[in-house]
Amino acid sequence: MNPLLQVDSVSKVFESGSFLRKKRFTAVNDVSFTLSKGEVLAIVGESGSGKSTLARMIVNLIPATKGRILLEGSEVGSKSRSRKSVARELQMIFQDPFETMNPNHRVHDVVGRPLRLHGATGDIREQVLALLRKVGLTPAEDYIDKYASQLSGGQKQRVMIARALGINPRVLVADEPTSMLDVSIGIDIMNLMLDLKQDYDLALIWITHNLGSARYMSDRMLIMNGGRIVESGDTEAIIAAPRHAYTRTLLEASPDPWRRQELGDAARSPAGTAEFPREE
Ligand SMILES: Nc1ncnc2c1ncn2[C@@H]1O[C@H](COP(=O)(O)OP(=O)(O)OP(=O)(O)O)[C@@H](O)[C@H]1O
Repeated sequence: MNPLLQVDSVSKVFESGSFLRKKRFTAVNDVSFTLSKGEVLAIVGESGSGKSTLARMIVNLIPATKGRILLEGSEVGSKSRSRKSVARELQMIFQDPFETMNPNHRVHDVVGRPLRLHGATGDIREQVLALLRKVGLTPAEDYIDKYASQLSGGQKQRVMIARALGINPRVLVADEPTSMLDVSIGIDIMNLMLDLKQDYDLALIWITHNLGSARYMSDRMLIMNGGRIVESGDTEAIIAAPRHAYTRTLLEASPDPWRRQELGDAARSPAGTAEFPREE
């Protein structure tokens, strides 16, 4: 049986400079992995390691220079697949909700537009309200007519998650969606995504520079450095016995053993409402 997603020897080379003095930079170098239905895979690496470039290729925002990305055996980005059909199955949540949401758009437009685009019929407003409830923006009636500029960072990120969920994707690629948020708000978003993954039977790619959040979220991890995967495997096994020197450096850079303590403290603070379903 085909895996849900198969990334097969994918590379991305960026070119810059003039015709005569062309510079080439390999941002992603021969990366391969698979993702199964219902799995959470973390891609972990420092800034510049190529995580976002890989994510953008997976959701077909940019083409790969080499290699193939297959969704249930069918190539993403091939001429026979339209961008729209890829978007229906592979959705991405970005790092900066302030950048990705136009401040002058209302919530019902942000969430409702892709629904219409993908052929939803019936009462779109009701469908948007249901999605807002799903992502914890309640009472949904208080949020649906707000402008993006009237929302906090965490609320914006929830709207972006509602927008992605509306078209029932199979795979959600989350590119550091909590890094711009306060720790406690970030934990709320992490717990929300784990709940939604369950409810919607999603596979999730969780991109982060933080091993603590990777451990909290994922079953399996890929560690990226300089565009390459330097280590991969079961999350707990890697944390217990990292094989690569770079992974050990990342672990040593964690503020405490796996940052969980810090996350836990934030969740217990008055500002935090997060719960830790996996902590017990
Ligand atoms: N359009 C582009 N043209 C040229 N180089 C690029 C382009 N996009 C990314 N790069 C380079 O590719 C490398 C990987 O960038 P990428 O954004 O994928 O890293 P990242 O691991 O996601 O980092 P961060 O966590 O800071 O977002 C970087 O050195 C970056 O400067």
